[in-house]
Amino acid sequence: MKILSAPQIREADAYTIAHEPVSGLLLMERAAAACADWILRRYAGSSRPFYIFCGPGNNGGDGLVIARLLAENGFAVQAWLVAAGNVSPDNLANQARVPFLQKINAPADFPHMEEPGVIIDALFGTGLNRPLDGWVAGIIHQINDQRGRQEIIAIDMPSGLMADQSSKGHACVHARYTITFEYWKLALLLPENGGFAGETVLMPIGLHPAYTAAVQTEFHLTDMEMIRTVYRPRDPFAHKGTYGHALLVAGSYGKMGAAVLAARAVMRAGAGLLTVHIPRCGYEIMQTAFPEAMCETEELASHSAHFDEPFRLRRAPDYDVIGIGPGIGTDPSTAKAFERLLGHWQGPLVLDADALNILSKWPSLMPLVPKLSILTPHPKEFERLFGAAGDHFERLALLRAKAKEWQWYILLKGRFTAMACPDGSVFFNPTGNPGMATAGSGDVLTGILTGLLAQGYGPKAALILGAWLHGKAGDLAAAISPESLIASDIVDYLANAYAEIQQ
Ligand SMILES: NC(=O)C1=CN([C@@H]2O[C@H](COP(=O)(O)OP(=O)(O)OC[C@H]3O[C@@H](n4cnc5c(N)ncnc54)[C@H](O)[C@@H]3O)[C@@H](O)[C@H]2O)[C@@H](O)CC1
Ligand SMILES: Nc1ncnc2c1ncn2[C@@H]1O[C@H](COP(=O)(O)OP(=O)(O)O)[C@@H](O)[C@H]1O
Ligand SMILES: [K+]
Repeated sequence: MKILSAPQIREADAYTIAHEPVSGLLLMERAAAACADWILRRYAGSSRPFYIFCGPGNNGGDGLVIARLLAENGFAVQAWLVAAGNVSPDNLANQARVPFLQKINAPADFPHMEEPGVIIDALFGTGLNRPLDGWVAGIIHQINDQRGRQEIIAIDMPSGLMADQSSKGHACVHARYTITFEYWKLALLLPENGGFAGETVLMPIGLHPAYTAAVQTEFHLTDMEMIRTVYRPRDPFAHKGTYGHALLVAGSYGKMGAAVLAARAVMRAGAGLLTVHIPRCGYEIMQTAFPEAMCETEELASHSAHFDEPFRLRRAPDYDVIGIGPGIGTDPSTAKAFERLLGHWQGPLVLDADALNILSKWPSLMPLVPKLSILTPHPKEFERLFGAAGDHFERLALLRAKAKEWQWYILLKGRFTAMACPDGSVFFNPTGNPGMATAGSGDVLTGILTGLLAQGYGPKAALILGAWLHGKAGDLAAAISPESLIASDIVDYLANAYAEIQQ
């Protein structure tokens, strides 16, 4: 699913108006009716009053239509026009159809909302061109002061939030829900804005599909259509060699759990064969906890420092992929082995956790990491590797720049994990939940990605599918309670996540 910028969304509106054809007024009616339907379903049977704040532009126009439709459906509705700018023609036309409309010209006009109800924020949408200031910013703060008593629903965007630029420090509505039209906006996917948008509901409003098909964008959100395109069903005549042989370098004394979690995920993701390189202390642990994996054991008891040796001595099996990092530590001897391994291996590679920490400790190793490798940093690891950014838009720009510079695939973990490709395109993953903020869930992701690469998925397909499966398995595992989710549950639910694709 493409993510469009505010100017592209305006073009999509204009294209639809010209080519459907449909009048702007009717398109507004259609968008607002879709919102009103959602609201009517959510508050069916409730007697909560609605307090609707409308701005001067087309976002305000949507609010006016919603006010009329909710009133027609028997709800108690009050609506205010916040007279803060040039009134758009479609807004003006709809003002005439809301006889109970009142005006706010100054903060002192802000109403007292007697009963707990629902605030509809239709002040500003994608047309916002600069931060809100003056008395209008004051109105935003007054709306936010109502958060305890009133449920706030933002139309298209929380007012004050810019679609394509950072809004750090700006006055923005804090919504419980954001009903956004047709396309995701970049701002809604970045963590620093999560608190403003609340839960985002994507609402199709019938913009012209020809525009969406043709428009070029660097940003995408994974959807089911994409997953079904990427996913490759298993060949009925397959044998275990068909799905590749992965080498996983993971674990050290006290951190063998990371190795076990990642190893299980490699195989649950569907790899044919797995060899795990572990220190001696992990041998019984791995063989007992996960007999499906073959073990290659170090002479060292505590950590691994010779995983390059089979390659150097030309004794290594024909691996299809190497996954390295979970729990290996950053001992200089491990870093040296990593450096030597990079001298022998130019194939598919997944780098996570301590492999990334080794790179940030010894950045001279970076040029040795093969092009098209996958790196999976969490935000702290990302900062250690590439430096800090002023805000999350800057961080996204840095992510894209580094993926292009090094020709790597870089997956930056988060609520909407962002995966940057060497061509600068970015795919956001929608699945997952806060229950997955638990020790070891990243190790499971490393395993899944390694398992997919082993089977012959290319790096981009492995990322899109792997992040989706990881989050979906987490969602299914957290269905009862996100608090109790532990990383091995994600592995246990991978089969159910695959089953969702096959439905
Ligand atoms: N035909 C269309 O174009 C459709 C547009 N839709 C709605 O229209 C919205 C976009 O409408 P607009 O382009 O009119 O923009 P908005 O309604 O988002 O905002 C524009 C208005 O805000 C004022 N404004 C902008 N920045 C300001 C600032 N910093 N301080 C004070 N005032 C400021 C402008 O002068 C203008 O009056 C979308 O978010 C969506 O809600 C929907 O009705 C669907 C159809
Ligand atoms: N709030 C959240 N919503 C969605 N996914 C999340 C959330 N919190 C964490 N995750 C996912 O869980 C994983 C955590 O990985 P990481 O921080 O490396 O964990 P660990 O180091 O403990 O293995 C990432 O894939 C991340 O995207
Ligand atoms: K709004």
